[in-house]
Amino acid sequence: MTSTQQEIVLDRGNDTNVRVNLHGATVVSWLYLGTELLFVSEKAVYDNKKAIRGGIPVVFPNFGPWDLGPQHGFARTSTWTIEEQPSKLPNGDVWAVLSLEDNEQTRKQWNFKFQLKYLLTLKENSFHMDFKVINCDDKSFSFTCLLHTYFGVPDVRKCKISGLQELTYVDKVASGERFSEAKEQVTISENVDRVYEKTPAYWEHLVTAVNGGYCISLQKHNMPDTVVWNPWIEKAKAMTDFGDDEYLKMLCVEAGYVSEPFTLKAGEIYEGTQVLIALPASDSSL
Ligand SMILES: O=P(O)(O)OC[C@H]1O[C@H](O)[C@H](O)[C@@H](O)[C@@H]1O
Repeated sequence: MTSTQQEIVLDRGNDTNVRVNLHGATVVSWLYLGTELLFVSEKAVYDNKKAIRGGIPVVFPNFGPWDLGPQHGFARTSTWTIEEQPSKLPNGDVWAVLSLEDNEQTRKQWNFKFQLKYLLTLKENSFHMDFKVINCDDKSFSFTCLLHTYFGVPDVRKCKISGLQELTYVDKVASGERFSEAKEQVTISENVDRVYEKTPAYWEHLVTAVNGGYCISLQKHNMPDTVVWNPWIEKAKAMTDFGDDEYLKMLCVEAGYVSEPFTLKAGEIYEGTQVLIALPASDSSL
């Protein structure tokens, strides 16, 4: 690695690759057979200070506003280390590992010794994220975490999200009121900012009408909450790193551990996974 290396690329060939910016370990592209499946704003800022607006930023150790530091924590604005450069398995899958550990900056905000390990594996039609938190301290700590996935969509009004029915959600647009989801398929036609709580340990959401007509199966383990977010018109205009009309082109469905903090004892490891699978357009009616 040279000191200027800014990203890693997991390349399977066949116009299928994943690019990850070391700033925040932000996955900034998943190109599948030539179709970009993630959204990154045209106004995203790459100054190695601000979080990158789009892709899959890593939220840790705090989801949302934080008394001790910036909103969504420091992981998305820290420079991660390449633990294992991308390498290809005999079956063609490509994997890499990024890591982040406590340093002077992180300890000023959150005074714990920790290590994050982020194993990324690009398979033929799926992308696997395995997120580990290791408590290297001699005391317990608590955190929340989330993989803040922005899907790229041609028109968010046409997308449907399944796997939410009957879950309780905190509606951040309605001052944090709680509701039970009645719909089998959730659609977006206004500002939506909801934390759906406590899905089963292994769970799947289908997100239809993603770029290229693909339906994405989002499968997760040990990330029991799912955030659904679209800023819609007014909030889009208020964001300096987001185009006024880009709210139509993105949909965030975010797997994480956020409705309650996860407490990790000294020496223990938390592991959560998210797998995104690109299903052919013909499955989009699922
Ligand atoms: O603007 P950011 O700090 O990147 O946050 C973007 C969004 O992230 C999550 O989806 C939260 O639920 C939203 O409340 C927040 O607006």
